[in-house]
Amino acid sequence: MDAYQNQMKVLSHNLLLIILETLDVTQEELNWAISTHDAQAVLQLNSYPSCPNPSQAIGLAPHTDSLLLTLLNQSGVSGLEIFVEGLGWSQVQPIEDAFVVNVGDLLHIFSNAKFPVLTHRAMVNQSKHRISVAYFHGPPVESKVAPSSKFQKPCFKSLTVKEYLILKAKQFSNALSLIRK
Ligand SMILES: O=C(O)CCC(=O)C(=O)O
Ligand SMILES: [Fe+2]
Repeated sequence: MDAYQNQMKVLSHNLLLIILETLDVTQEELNWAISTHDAQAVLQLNSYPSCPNPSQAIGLAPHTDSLLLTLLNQSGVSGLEIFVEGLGWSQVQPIEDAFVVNVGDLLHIFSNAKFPVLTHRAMVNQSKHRISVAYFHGPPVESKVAPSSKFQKPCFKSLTVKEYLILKAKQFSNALSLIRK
């Protein structure tokens, strides 16, 4: 597990470097996003037993991920769904040897909403026990999060990561709109 988590950490760093290059952020901001010191690196193992009537059950309720990036391993069994405006819930079929990469709330804030967050949920499978492994990557909890200084008109207020996570725990999907300017 430790080895897996470390590999995910390295992959997140590399992905963030590529993603943030497109925003042309300052070196200081880049260091904040990819900092290893005190960074949050959380591995969550999700287990969804099979269910004879999947439409009557939910594996994981609709949400957006809170940190910067999530690397999700679906382990080959379908169940992940994303909400697409105008279309409704849409299945994300697992692709062998591929991760699902989710933009989290903190990256959405940092990108001044340029990178959208997607509401997603997990459904249970009728015949197969499903397991997924989610790696959440984020900056230190005591650090500040705000839109990058590259944006002339920041559309979110600045707050600490910890303040945002407390707000999210209380307000769930309303948290982002509550810090809108
Ligand atoms: O199990 C899945 O496919 C989704 C897991 C997820 O969204 C999460 O752990 O935040
Ligand atoms: Fe999630």
